[in-house]
Amino acid sequence: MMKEITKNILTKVIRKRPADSFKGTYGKIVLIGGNRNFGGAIIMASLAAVCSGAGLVTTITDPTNQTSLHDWLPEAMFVDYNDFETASPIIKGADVIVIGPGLGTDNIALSLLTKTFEVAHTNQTLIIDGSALTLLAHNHLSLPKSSLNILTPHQMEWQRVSGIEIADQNPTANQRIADQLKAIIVVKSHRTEVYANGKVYQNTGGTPAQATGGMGDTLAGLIGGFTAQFENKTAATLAAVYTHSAIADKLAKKQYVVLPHQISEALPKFMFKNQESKNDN
Ligand SMILES: NC(=O)C1=CN([C@@H]2O[C@H](COP(=O)(O)OP(=O)(O)OC[C@H]3O[C@@H](n4cnc5c(N)ncnc54)[C@H](OP(=O)(O)O)[C@@H]3O)[C@@H](O)[C@H]2O)[C@@H](O)CC1
Ligand SMILES: Nc1ncnc2c1ncn2[C@@H]1O[C@H](COP(=O)(O)OP(=O)(O)O)[C@@H](O)[C@H]1O
Ligand SMILES: [Mg+2]
Repeated sequence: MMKEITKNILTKVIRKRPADSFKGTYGKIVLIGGNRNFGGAIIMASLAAVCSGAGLVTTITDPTNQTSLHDWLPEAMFVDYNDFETASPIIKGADVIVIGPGLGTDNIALSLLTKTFEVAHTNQTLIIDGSALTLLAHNHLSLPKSSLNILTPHQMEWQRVSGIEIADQNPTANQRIADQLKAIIVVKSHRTEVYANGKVYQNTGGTPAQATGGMGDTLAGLIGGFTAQFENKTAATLAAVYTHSAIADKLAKKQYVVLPHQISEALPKFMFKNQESKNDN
């Protein structure tokens, strides 16, 4: 049975911030990706992570992206993705790792992915998106065993990872592979589906105004921000998927296209309106 992802999920997940808290309360997140050509992808993912309230964000990327990253997002820290010695302790110390947006599929990318899989540990959430999914499939890598893994494929990436042709992708077939992978799988489409703990959830929002490069990179950063802050990781993933499309639907009432960074910019107000105490009291 497919369950619908609706607005109800928001107030269950987006909690009121306790007064006695600091940036560490809201999670340390690292985002790994952005080669020379795809810097925008990791910047968009990082923007979503910061705007969704992650406490401390570090972006590990090609050094050619450093200036534009800080131009968009002075809140993010930067580490050169060629310098694994510096990156390694930061990756190990993170609550959430997002890997793949704009990572590319060259040797640096593969080496970063395998090293990240090696250091990933218990109590970490690992979000695998974009090029990291393509690398995972093409190199027959195994997912790390101890971290909670969340995969965010579009339909072609899911074909690569699962072996199920796009035309044959359906809840029964997808569920079987999701069970084997022991991961939360977000299969993105115009009606995104989430496979988690033996259940299937279908999103009820989303608009073709979202069909723009970077929209999935933004979702990966948003899932990162939500899982960094909120306890129940399945619920946080569902709430992130819903939030991403609900903001787009709202903007699309007055815009022909919705740009990924506009979703991130709308997050603080959207989360304010849809937080716990707003409807629970
Ligand atoms: N500004 C930046 O830096 C940006 C950087 N980006 C980064 O680029 C990297 C590569 O990611 P990618 O998704 O662009 O390429 P890939 O994995 O080859 O998939 C495309 C192939 O699959 C096919 N396809 C079929 N169904 C599909 C579906 N439902 N959804 C999507 N595709 C579908 C599709 O068919 P076609 O469109 O040709 O008909 C095509 O043949 C990755 O790291 C990403 O983060 C982008 O985010 C853009 C902005
Ligand atoms: N027609 C559509 N209706 C609803 N959502 C869409 C539509 N087209 C794309 N999206 C959303 O946009 C995102 C695209 O992700 P992805 O293909 O990974 O983009 P990118 O890698 O360029 O960032 C997904 O979240 C998907 O659900
Ligand atoms: Mg993508």
